[in-house]
Amino acid sequence: MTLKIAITPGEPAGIGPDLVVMLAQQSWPVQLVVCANAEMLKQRAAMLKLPLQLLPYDPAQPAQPQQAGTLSCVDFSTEAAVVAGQLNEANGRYVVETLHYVGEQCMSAEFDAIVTGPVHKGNINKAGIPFSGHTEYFAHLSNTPYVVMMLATEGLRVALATTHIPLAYVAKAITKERLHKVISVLHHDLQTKFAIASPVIYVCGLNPHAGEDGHLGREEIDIISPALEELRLQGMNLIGPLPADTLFQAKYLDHADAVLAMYHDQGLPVLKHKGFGRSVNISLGLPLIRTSVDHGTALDLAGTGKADPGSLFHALEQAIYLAQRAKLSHDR
Ligand SMILES: NC(=O)c1ccc[n+]([C@@H]2O[C@H](COP(=O)([O-])OP(=O)(O)OC[C@H]3O[C@@H](n4cnc5c(N)ncnc54)[C@H](O)[C@@H]3O)[C@@H](O)[C@H]2O)c1
Ligand SMILES: N[C@H](C(=O)O)[C@H](O)COP(=O)(O)O
Repeated sequence: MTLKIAITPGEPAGIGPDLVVMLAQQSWPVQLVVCANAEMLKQRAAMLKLPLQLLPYDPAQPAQPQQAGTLSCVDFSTEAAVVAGQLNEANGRYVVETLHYVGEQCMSAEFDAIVTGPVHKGNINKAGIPFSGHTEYFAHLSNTPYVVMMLATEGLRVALATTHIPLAYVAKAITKERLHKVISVLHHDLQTKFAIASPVIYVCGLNPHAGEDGHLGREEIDIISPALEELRLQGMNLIGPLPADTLFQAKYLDHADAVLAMYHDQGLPVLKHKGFGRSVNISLGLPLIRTSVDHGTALDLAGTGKADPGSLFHALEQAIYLAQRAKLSHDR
């Protein structure tokens, strides 16, 4: 059976629409349903001098593999005309409407997975909609209390114990309960989504040198180590807490199926240094499959044809793989 994958290009003034047009230049074994403003996509294709035919999406029709140069499309109205490279907060609501639609449709099994392009979080907030990221948005939409953001590139997976919160709040957010939930989701999804029977998870400390025996912070002694100890009793293979700057040495990573970083910028710079443009952001623990690009809106490149579509291709390929796996295990 042919899968249906929903794609949101994200911020219309950014490179998301360009990348989706580039994606459409080859055929795919799945139906690609882009959920965005159709006129804006056509304009962007014209700017890039690339062919694009948008076929109105009809849920009543059986899914068909996508032919090169075409995309199925659910058309959404923007509030204001889109100018490549120029943010307009009037279009913040439009971006969230596309996310709401694909989230609902994926939960009702109309779509098999969602691939998201980059949004501009600031612009959505300026539109009066509190928004910290897709990960939290889909968690909220699906009533998921603990979602896990994981980015993956060849040879490295990095998951985060906390996502988009100010650094000043991170230490308070690292609780035993959070670590239990996050590590359980990560462990479970490495087994079910990535077929790793007994995942080895390396866990970073929070403080420099993982607290240096309590002299540089006590979270490792009071919270992280006890949480890991309890989870090890459940049979999980957890190494740490280790100082992050030690853990990210290659000799440790060679043995890790995933690294758990305590906060966004502890883990993601390393991942992006290793694989920017070839990495995928994967939401774990949601009742839907969602992958995304590893970069932002790159307003400076919108409409120029210079944006690299590599991460979006990886995100789509990863979503197809995960959706096929889910289908197989469901049909079994
Ligand atoms: N998945 C997402 O929705 C996502 C991810 C990260 C950042 N963002 C958002 O993006 C906005 C801008 O963030 P930023 O400026 O820090 O990062 P950015 O990734 O947009 O840009 C940083 C630099 O990388 C370049 N770049 C980014 N993607 C590229 C690509 N595909 N090909 C070639 N060059 C590329 C840009 O031109 C720029 O020079 C922020 O609002 C942020 O929240 C969204
Ligand atoms: N830090 C994330 C990344 O680099 O991919 C980015 O903010 C996206 O987060 P969401 O997928 O939650 O929007």
